[in-house]
Amino acid sequence: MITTDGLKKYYTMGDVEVRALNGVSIQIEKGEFVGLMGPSGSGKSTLLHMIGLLDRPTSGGIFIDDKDVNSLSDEQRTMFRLNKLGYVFQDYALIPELTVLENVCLCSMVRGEDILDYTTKGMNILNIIGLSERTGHLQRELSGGQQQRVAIARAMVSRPDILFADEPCANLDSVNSRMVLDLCKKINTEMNQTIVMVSHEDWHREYFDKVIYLKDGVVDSIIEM
Ligand SMILES: Nc1ncnc2c1ncn2[C@@H]1O[C@H](COP(=O)(O)OP(=O)(O)OP(=O)(O)O)[C@@H](O)[C@H]1O
Repeated sequence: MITTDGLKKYYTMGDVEVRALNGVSIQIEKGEFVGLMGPSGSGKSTLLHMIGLLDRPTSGGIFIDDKDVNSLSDEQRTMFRLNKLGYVFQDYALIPELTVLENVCLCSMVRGEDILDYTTKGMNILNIIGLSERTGHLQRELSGGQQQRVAIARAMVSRPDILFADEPCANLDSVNSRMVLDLCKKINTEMNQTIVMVSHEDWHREYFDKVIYLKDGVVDSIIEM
């Protein structure tokens, strides 16, 4: 589903060149729950941003469903992201003035879709995610774990082909982290959802089908769990 070929991302900071990715070739299959792991600064978030089309590489290929996504224009990449990809970040990025249901449906609301259609879709995903009794709550009335689950619901409502998660448990205690990971595992197995997650917690490995370890911008090892 995702293939990279010799992917490089170099940043220039004044006179210094930072080689965040230095030739990464990986494959991620449909339906896999993949962990990107490795020490701080090894390039995990950079790799997620490249394959999630949030940034462009310096060189190397990225193919999603055999499509050469590097060759897409900025506008085509935006459409590709909107139609096929979902994202969850560590800071939830919910809008505090909106209810849970409104946050989940925000994209559909902005697009001017039919209110009955998107409300039904929003309720369905909140049911799956176990927050159907919280639809009218505001962000401040939810725990950190619940806020992250709303963010997952918002990412999942459009049924993306791939869900990208960058350290979604970074701000959560172990109980809430487990709830979020259990949820990700559930949507991975029950909805055959492909998930790529950056993590630096060793115990998260038990949730992944495959772990890609990075070190100094290259693949150190790939372990099928
Ligand atoms: N926008 C940027 N400009 C310059 N250097 C950057 C930029 N983004 C990342 N880097 C550098 O690239 C390297 C890889 O960073 P990245 O954030 O991908 O690592 P990481 O493995 O996700 O780290 P962490 O676990 O600490 O989040 C680091 O040396 C980082 O300082």
